[in-house]
Amino acid sequence: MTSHPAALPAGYRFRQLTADDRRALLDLDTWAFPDPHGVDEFDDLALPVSWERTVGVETAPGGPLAALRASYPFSRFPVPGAELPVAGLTWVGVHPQHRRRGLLTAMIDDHLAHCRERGEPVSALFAAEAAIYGRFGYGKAADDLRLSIPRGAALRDVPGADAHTVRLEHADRERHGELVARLHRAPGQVRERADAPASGVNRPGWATRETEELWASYWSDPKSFRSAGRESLRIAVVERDGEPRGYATFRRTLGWEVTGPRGTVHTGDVVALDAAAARALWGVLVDLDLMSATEPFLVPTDDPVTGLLVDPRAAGARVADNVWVRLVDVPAALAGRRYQADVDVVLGVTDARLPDNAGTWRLRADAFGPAACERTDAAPDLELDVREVGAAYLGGTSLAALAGAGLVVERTPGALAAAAAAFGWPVAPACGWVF
Ligand SMILES: CC(=O)SCCNC(=O)CCNC(=O)[C@H](O)C(C)(C)COP(=O)(O)OP(=O)(O)OC[C@H]1O[C@@H](n2cnc3c(N)ncnc32)[C@H](O)[C@@H]1OP(=O)(O)O
Repeated sequence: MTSHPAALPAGYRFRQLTADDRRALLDLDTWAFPDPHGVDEFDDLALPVSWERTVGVETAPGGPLAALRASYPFSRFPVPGAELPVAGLTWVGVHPQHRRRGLLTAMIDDHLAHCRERGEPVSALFAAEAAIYGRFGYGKAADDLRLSIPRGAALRDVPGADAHTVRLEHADRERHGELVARLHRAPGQVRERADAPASGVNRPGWATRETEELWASYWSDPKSFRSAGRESLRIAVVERDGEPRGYATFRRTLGWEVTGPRGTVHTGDVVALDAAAARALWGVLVDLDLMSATEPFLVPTDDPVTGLLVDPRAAGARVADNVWVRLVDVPAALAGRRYQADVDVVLGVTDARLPDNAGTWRLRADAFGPAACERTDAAPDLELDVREVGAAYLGGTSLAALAGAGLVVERTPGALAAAAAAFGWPVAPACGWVF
């Protein structure tokens, strides 16, 4: 491996993993994340990792793993008004025997160095525990909602919804693979302006699966995914004039009580290209027989369903952290997105892990136009850590709100409001699947 600032404790070394390490990877993973299934029971699980981006830590050559990390290549990760190469950090785990000795710290430094080498200016992740990644410069860049929608919940009308039909089928890669890949990504939907919000598509943070490994895993539907009585993977496809306009994957569970059946619909991705298709799809998802509730895995905070529900309070929304973002190359990342208002601001940035991100950066952009970011000797208008720049990066966390918590300091009066307006985005960021 190339040498990086990552300093593993004495006695440990990195090991580039290959497909031959499948068992070692699953063993380490089930130490880090307890699972009722033994390693042998994952035989039918298609591993989503890209092996060339999967690195272990060992104490003896070829021995069991002490730790593990991987990243997914998102070459076209949506950021406000643009797409960038982003490394999706994932499969992070340290064997409990080896925890709190600095293995994660060394793996993060090694990961960030590899991002630099590959020209990925941003890294993103979902955090197993929200307290882990802030110290490494990752900021909470998006939230999502966890809902429990009562069976038969009233939905507001949308003109044209009645012109749609919804097919309910077993989810099958051969039959639905192309449709799901196309709709989830919706080519051409990442626009300079977020002027066509829909369910999922055209949204900062909405990563799409770009590797065969990720798709194979998505469709593999192994027995280990059917925990707690869940059925095999199903799909609802919403169509207009025979053309697919959206889909939702789902699994039902069914319980019987004295009062009657209590089933739950658990949805996975819910994607619709327009409001009428979303209305038709949700209309079916919230009214399936023997069910008492529909529980989307997660939805963006401004998902169409939040506007469609006549009684949104009854869905008992809980907020959870969604994507976390780390700027690996501050000028490339800041110049690589668009801004929703004219901006000319000097940011004084601190970054303890990647010192060449630190210093003063002048960011200039016209509303929804290209941006430029360069080093400057000018005094900063705003001072903040790279973690806060990451939090604000996808447009879902206000710089003004961060200032309210003392995390952004305004040195030039008026600069905070102007920058906060520019960094926002019309559509809330979120990714519809956990990577
Ligand atoms: C993107 C993803 O894949 S998310 C998945 C993350 N994995 C898991 O949650 C699986 C279970 N947990 C683990 O495997 C490990 O405990 C890890 C990966 C979270 C931490 O690994 P470790 O090697 O113990 O971390 P390391 O020793 O480098 O700790 C660095 C610092 O982070 C802190 N830290 C580590 N884990 C946590 C945590 N869960 N919560 C809060 N702080 C933490 C440590 O206390 C330490 O702080 P210090 O520098 O002030 O002493």
